[in-house]
Amino acid sequence: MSEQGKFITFEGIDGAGKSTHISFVADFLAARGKEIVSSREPGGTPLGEKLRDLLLHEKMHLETEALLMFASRREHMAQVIEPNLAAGKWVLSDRFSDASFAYQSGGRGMDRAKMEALEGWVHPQLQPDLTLLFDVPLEVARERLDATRALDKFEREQEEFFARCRAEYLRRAAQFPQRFAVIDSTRSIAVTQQAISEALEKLL
Ligand SMILES: Nc1ncnc2c1ncn2[C@@H]1O[C@H](COP(=O)(O)OP(=O)(O)OP(=O)(O)O)[C@@H](O)[C@H]1O
Ligand SMILES: Cc1cn([C@H]2C[C@H](O)[C@@H](COP(=O)(O)O)O2)c(=O)[nH]c1=O
Repeated sequence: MSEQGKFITFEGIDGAGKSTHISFVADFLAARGKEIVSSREPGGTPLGEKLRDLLLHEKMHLETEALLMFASRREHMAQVIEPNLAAGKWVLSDRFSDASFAYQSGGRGMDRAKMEALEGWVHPQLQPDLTLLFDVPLEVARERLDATRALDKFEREQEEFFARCRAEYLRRAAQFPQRFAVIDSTRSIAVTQQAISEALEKLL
C-alpha cells in the first residue's frame, strides 16, 4: 500500500497573492518526486463548481452561504481530497475550512461555535498538513485585486469586512501554529517563494 500523501492549503484575503504561488509549490514538489493534484474551494468538482458560481454571485443568508461552502467541501473531500491522499498523492487546495472561519465567521459574523460544529461534522479527522497563509495589509490586497479583473461578490466587500477576515485568519494561525506558516506576502514574488520553500522543506 502506498504511503498517504500530504494535504496543503493556501489561504489569505482576496488579492493576498495565494493563487500566484500554487504552481510554484506544485513544481517544487514535483521536482522532489511527489505526484500533485491541484484543486480549489469552493469548487474542485463538477458539482462544487456549480455551487461556486452561486456562492460568488448570488446574495444569500450568511448561514446558507456557510452551508453551501461545506456542501462543496464535502463533495471535494469525497471526490478529490480523500482518494488522492489515500493514493499517495499530494493535494494542494486553494482554500479550505480556514476560509469559512475567516469569511463567514470573521467577515460576516456567523457564530464560531456553529462553524466548529460544521467542521467537526464534515471533516472530524482531516486537517491540512500545512496551511500557507499569505498575509498582507488590506490596501496591498486591494491594489493587487483592482489590477486584475472584474470583482465577485466577496471581492466587492468593504475594507472592514476584509479586516475582520484577516484578523480571523491570524487568530486561526495562532491557534494552530503546528500546521500554519504565515507568509509575509508584501515582499517580491521571489522573496515570498523563498519563504514558501522553507515551509515546504519541513514537510519533506
Ligand atoms: N508578492 C507579490 N508581489 C507583487 N504582486 C503580486 C505578488 N503576489 C501576487 N501578486 C499579484 O497580485 C495579483 C493577485 O494575485 P493572486 O491572484 O495570486 O491573488 P489571490 O490572493 O489568489 O486572489 P484571489 O483570492 O482573489 O484569487 C496578481 O496580479 C499577482 O501577479
Ligand atoms: C472556501 C471559501 C471561500 N470563500 C470565498 C473567499 C473568496 O472570496 C472566494 C473564492 O475565491 P478565490 O479568489 O478563488 O479564492 O470565496 C468563503 O467565503 N468561504 C469559504 O469557505
